[in-house]
Amino acid sequence: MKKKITILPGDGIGKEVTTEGKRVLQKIAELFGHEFTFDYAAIGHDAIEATNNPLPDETLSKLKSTDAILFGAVGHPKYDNDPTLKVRPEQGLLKMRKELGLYANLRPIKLFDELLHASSIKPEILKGADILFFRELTGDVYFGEKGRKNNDNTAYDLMIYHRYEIERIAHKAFKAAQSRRKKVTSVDKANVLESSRLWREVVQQVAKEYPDVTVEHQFIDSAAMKLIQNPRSFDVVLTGNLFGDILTDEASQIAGSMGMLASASIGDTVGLYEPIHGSAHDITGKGIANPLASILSASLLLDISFGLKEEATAIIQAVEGVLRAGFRTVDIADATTPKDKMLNTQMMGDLIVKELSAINVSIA
Ligand SMILES: NC(=O)c1ccc[n+]([C@@H]2O[C@H](COP(=O)([O-])OP(=O)(O)OC[C@H]3O[C@@H](n4cnc5c(N)ncnc54)[C@H](O)[C@@H]3O)[C@@H](O)[C@H]2O)c1
Ligand SMILES: CC(C)[C@H](C(=O)O)[C@@H](O)C(=O)O
Ligand SMILES: [Mg+2]
Repeated sequence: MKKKITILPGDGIGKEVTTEGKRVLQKIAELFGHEFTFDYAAIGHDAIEATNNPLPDETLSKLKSTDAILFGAVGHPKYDNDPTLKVRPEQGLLKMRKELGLYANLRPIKLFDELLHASSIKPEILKGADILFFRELTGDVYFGEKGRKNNDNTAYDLMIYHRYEIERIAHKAFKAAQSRRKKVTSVDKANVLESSRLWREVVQQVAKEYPDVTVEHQFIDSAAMKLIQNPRSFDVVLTGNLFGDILTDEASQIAGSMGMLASASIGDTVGLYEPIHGSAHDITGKGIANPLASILSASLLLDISFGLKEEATAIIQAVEGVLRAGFRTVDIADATTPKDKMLNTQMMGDLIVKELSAINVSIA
């Protein structure tokens, strides 16, 4: 298969982890006989420095003509520490999602058995947890009208949802549930928010078209509690942009670390694949970031955008193999991890690539 993949490393550890994600894609191409070509584009802080625009036109036009996108992360302490700056790296990410119509963000919470002890949650609570989040990605308070008034003494962000926005992501979530454990938990704040009442009303209507799927509705506050209390009670979780952002960072603790969670953003056009984590200023440049979220995002890319199931599975098996052999980056290590199995970012990439070759030989 011949495909073009655009890499957007972005800022901080985004650059470090996408290097490994790309190497894994190159290895897959070599092992399975595909021709993947790669190009790069700027986004975030670096793009602001070069063009004063976090999503330059050149980047956007590249993205509109590529077959899939592997994105790292954006964000820089300069902006986090100065809320008065008007041009900000995260605007590039949000504009990209909107311009490309990427309204559905799939965030699988996959707990590798080998990492049962890496989490701060008790293993007996975690074992068997397997959740697929559908986070709405181009609506909500993120994209509602925002501004300041009263001489800068008041600020507002409008939380807004349109019926069609809820319908289209609800259909995606229910369809996914049909091939899983047939349960959708819709999360909202319908006891307080009008936009959540529309959300619940529309989800109830869509649910009627999927009689084989059980639907339940939870309020965001209680869902945040139940996610940790009993993660196995969730199958597909359907929620809005803001609630989904928060709940999935929380859910990363089910998988052991932020460095383990991949995501796929899909919609009308090209698919974008990215870790759920950010640019992680606290560890940038140290070479210790866990690249598995980017590598697992590459697996989602092959599966969802290119339909390459065997190749996507090979990556997951390689991750399992490396974890089973006891290798860890610092974020997923525990007291029992021996020193010689502690890996930096590049070493983890190396081992996954090596493991892939072994798996491919055994498939052949
Ligand atoms: N998609 C994105 O581009 C995205 C997502 C979240 C945050 N951000 C941006 O990133 C910056 C930092 O935000 P934050 O610190 O709140 O969130 P973060 O996700 O960058 O980091 C949260 C914590 O998780 C750790 N962590 C994250 N990824 C890791 C990995 N791969 N391996 C090991 N540890 C990892 C970090 O060291 C940190 O302690 C901000 O500027 C924020 O706006 C961007
Ligand atoms: C950086 C930020 C705009 C982004 C979001 O809130 O969507 C991030 O937290 C994420 O989860 O991808
Ligand atoms: Mg987030």
